[in-house]
Amino acid sequence: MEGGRMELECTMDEQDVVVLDAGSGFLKVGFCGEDAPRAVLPTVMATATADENREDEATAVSGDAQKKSQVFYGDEAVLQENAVITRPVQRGELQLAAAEKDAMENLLEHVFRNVLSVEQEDLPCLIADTMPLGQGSYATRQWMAEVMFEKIKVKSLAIFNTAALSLFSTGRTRGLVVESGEGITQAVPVFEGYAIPHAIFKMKVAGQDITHRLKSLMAEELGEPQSYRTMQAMKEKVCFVAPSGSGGIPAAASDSGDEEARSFELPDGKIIQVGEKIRTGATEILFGGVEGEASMQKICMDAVNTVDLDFRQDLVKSVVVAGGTSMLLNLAPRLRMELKGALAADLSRTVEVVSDSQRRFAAWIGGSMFASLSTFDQVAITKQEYEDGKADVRSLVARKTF
Ligand SMILES: Nc1ncnc2c1ncn2[C@@H]1O[C@H](COP(=O)(O)OP(=O)(O)OP(=O)(O)O)[C@@H](O)[C@H]1O
Repeated sequence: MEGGRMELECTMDEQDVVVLDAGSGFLKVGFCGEDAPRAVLPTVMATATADENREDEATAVSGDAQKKSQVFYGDEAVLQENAVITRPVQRGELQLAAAEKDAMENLLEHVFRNVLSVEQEDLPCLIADTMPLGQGSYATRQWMAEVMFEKIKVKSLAIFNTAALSLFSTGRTRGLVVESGEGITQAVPVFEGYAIPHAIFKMKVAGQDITHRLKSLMAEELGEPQSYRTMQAMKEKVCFVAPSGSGGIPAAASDSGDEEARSFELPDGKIIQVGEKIRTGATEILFGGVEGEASMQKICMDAVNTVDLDFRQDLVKSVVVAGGTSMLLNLAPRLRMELKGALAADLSRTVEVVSDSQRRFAAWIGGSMFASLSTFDQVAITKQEYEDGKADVRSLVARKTF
C-alpha cells in the first residue's frame, strides 16, 4: 500500500452476496461485483386503511376485523396520501421504536422477496451502516443481525461503516470521507480502512434540508407551495453550489448561462426558469447559516483537528465526497476553497477534494467491491456463529462487525 492507496485484488467469488445500504432517504440494494445497485427505493413504508367497499385491493387483514390495511413500500409508499408513513431511518440512524423496527423488517422482506426476487434463504449479505462501530451502534447492529438471521435467513452477514466503504470504492484506505445524503452530513476520518469514531463530526443539514429550503424559496416565488417530491426533482436538476459563497453572487444575478440547466417543468406542465439566487441559495445551507448546526467546512476542520498530528496530512490529501448530495455541481471545489482558507498553511497547501463520478452510490459500490473479495467470507458472521453466540449477540456484533 502506498500513500493510503492500495491495490484492489478483486478475486471474484462464485457466490452472490446481497449488498444493502439503507439510508435516511433511499435504500440501495443489489449484488456484489456489480457496478451499481439493482434497485434504489425510498426507505419508506406506508400503511393505508383500505376502503372496505373496494373488493379489488390486495389487502392485509389487520387486528381490527372491520378494517383492512394495505401496505406500500418505496416509491409507491411516498405517493400515498391518506396513509401512515413510516421512515425507519432518520438522520442516518435506524430508529428502534416498535413502529420503525416493524417497518424496517417489512421493508427488508419486501426487498428480498419482491425487489431482488431471490430465494430468500441462504444468501450472504453485506450491510452498510452510517453509524460507526461503537456503543451507539451496538443496539441497532444487534437488531439487524437478529432480523437478518431469524427473518431473512441469510447465510452470513457482514456490517461495515459506510464511510470506510465509500473510501474503499476509490481505492484508498486513508482519508477524510465527507458523506452527505438525505438526512445527515458527516466528516469521517478513515485510517487503514477503519472509521475513527471519536473524530467523526456530523451536522443535521443534508439533502432533505436543501429540498425544504428550495420548497420555501419557490413558494415565495410562485405564490403557491409545491410538493416535496417536485422540489426534490427540481433540486436535483437545477441547483448547484456557488463557487465562492453567496457573497460571490451579485444581488441581481444575471441568470445567464445554459437555459436548459435552469429550466424545470412543474407537474402542471408549466416550464419555469429558476433564478441563480434560488439555485444556489438553497444549497448554501451546507456551508453555514442553519441555526444550531455546523457547516461542512467546520465538521471537516473539527475532524482534522481531532486526529493525531501525524495523520492530518493524509486526511487533507484525500478528502473524499460521497452520497447523493455530493452530486451537486461545484460542491468539491467549494469545499476545497473553504478548507484552504481555514487550514494552517502546511495543510492548506496539500488539501485535495476527490469527487469520483460514482460518488452518489460510493458506499454501495465499496460494499459491492468488498463482498467480491475472498476475504468477505473470513470477516462475515456465519449462521453457525450467530446460533452459537445467540445468548450475547451484542458482543458478537461488537467483535465481528466493522
Ligand atoms: N444530482 C443530484 N443533485 C443534488 N442532490 C442529489 C442528486 N442526486 C441525489 N441527490 C440527493 O441525495 C440525497 C440522497 O442521497 P443518499 O442516497 O446518499 O442519502 P441516504 O443514504 O438516503 O441518506 P443518509 O446517508 O443521509 O442517511 C437526496 O436528498 C437526493 O435528493
